Amino acid sequence: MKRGFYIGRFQPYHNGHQSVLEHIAGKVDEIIIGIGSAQLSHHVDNPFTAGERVLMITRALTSLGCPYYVIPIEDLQRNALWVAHVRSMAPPFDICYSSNPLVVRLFREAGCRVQSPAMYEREILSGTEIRRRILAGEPWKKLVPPAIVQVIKEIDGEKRLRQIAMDD
Ligand SMILES: Nc1ncnc2c1ncn2[C@@H]1O[C@H](COP(=O)(O)OP(=O)(O)OP(=O)(O)O)[C@@H](O)[C@H]1O
Ligand SMILES: NC(=O)c1ccc[n+]([C@@H]2O[C@H](COP(=O)(O)O)[C@@H](O)[C@H]2O)c1
Repeated sequence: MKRGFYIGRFQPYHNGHQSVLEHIAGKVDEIIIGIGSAQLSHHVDNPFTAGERVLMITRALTSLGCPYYVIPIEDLQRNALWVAHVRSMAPPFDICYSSNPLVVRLFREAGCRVQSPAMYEREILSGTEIRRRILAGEPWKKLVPPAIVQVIKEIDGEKRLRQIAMDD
């Protein structure tokens, strides 16, 4: 049984994340999806709660073809302890998938195998770009799976993001 760990903030979950997970699903038996910075929400860079992000991911991944777990993980003030913190929250895993240089470094230093998946259309497929488009009133719905559009509608997420940005 080989398990892979993939972490992101998913603010929001988008088609780049989906492509990475479809790729990972072909490489491992089970996937653990860590929702990073789980304690953060209602900020311009982190508008959605951990629970809302769980909803986005589980609704989007109905046909991944591989069992998966979604685990919210809060940040720690101490990077040197973070991998142990992650391991204490997640089922055991053999490989970590991340393109975040700090995540790659911390897992490698802890002796864990790490692979950095290819980037898909990174100029448009990023949480930063999607949040920017929502705030600018530009089209963003094609950049995320349909389930994410539905969740953001249900939680009135566009309005929340605009109001948070105005209050900032
Ligand atoms: N378009 C993409 N293609 C492949 N991997 C991606 C893409 N966008 C993000 N990732 C990777 O997914 C993981 C989680 O990323 P994250 O949730 O921070 O998304 P992001 O789009 O980079 O968000 P933000 O712009 O808000 O920082 C990271 O390893 C990141 O490099
Ligand atoms: N010390 C820590 O708490 C620590 C260290 C490295 C990464 N992380 C988290 O891991 C996640 C990495 O995701 P991204 O690749 O989306 O940035 C983020 O939520 C980040 O805050 C936390």
